[in-house]
Amino acid sequence: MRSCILPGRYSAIISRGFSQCVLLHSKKSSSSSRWIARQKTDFYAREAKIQQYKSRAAFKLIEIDKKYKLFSPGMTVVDLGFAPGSWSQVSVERTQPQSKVIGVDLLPCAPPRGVNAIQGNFLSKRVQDRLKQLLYDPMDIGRNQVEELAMEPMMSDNEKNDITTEAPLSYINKERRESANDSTLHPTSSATSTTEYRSFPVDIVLSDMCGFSPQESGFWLRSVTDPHNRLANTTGLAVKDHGASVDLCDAALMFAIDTLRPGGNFVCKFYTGKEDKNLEQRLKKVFKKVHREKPDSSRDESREMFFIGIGKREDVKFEHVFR
Ligand SMILES: C[S@@+](CC[C@H](N)C(=O)[O-])C[C@H]1O[C@@H](n2cnc3c(N)ncnc32)[C@H](O)[C@@H]1O
Repeated sequence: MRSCILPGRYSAIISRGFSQCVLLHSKKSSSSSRWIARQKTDFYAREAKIQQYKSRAAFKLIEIDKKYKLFSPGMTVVDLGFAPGSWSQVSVERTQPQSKVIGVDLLPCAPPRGVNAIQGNFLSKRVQDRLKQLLYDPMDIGRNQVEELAMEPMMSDNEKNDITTEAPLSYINKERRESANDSTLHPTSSATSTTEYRSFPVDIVLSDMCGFSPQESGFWLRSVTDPHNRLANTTGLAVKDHGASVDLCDAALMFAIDTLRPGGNFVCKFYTGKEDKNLEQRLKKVFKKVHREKPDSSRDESREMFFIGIGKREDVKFEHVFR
């Protein structure tokens, strides 16, 4: 059993990864106090509360969209690493009506209204296959059908690595699926329903994934109800964070090659380091324009940056990008 003292008002004994947590009382740590103090004075954190976004990260995507005009109504958006869900919220707002937003995250997280989600590791083939199945499904899930998704009880790291969670289909949707007589058509939205694009059902791939590490200190309130609060977004080791982020960007890029329509757009977060240039070169093979952005809402002290790929090229071949 691994045990750790949770600074903040609580401490926890964690066994089986994250699956069991016993709350005990303890003193606030300086790191959690610093985090709370920073959130209180952070303009974007306050603004996120006022505008009811799940997190301040919403403003990074809003800034990027302001500059590059990524979204339009009726689009299909895949949001990789969606939890707690502010990018998905922005995606839904900017693509309604008739849109489809699907998120994937390792963490159990109730998706925002209008979003469907898969809980699982995006690097797992099984999770990607399930995501594609949802995208290609003729049934129009994702329109405010949050009730289609069930929250699984928390799982151990091993259990959660490779698992997707969804509630069984409702009776109505079973009927709709059965009556959909051409399973090769994927009319997901007005933006993607034309013949030439139906094998590429996605209009935008977003990836805010980062290789997080379980936190052993710095816990604060709601770390049990919101597992997101138990994770650090980075390990603090620049080289490791950089390498992990490039791997996740590459996984998102491979998925985009498979599913993103020609002309579609791509956003991925990465931590700066010596592999940037190579990643940028790969992106340039897939997109007509590639930009680097550090939005104002991204903290100065963070090494995070974003690549924005505009306009996926026609006939992109996997082997031309990765070799
Ligand atoms: C910075 S948070 C995303 C914040 C989100 N964009 C928002 O606006 O609320 C990064 C997320 O990526 C998820 N993540 C990291 N690696 C992942 C993977 N391999 N598969 C799925 N999700 C992953 C983490 O669980 C975490 O929730």
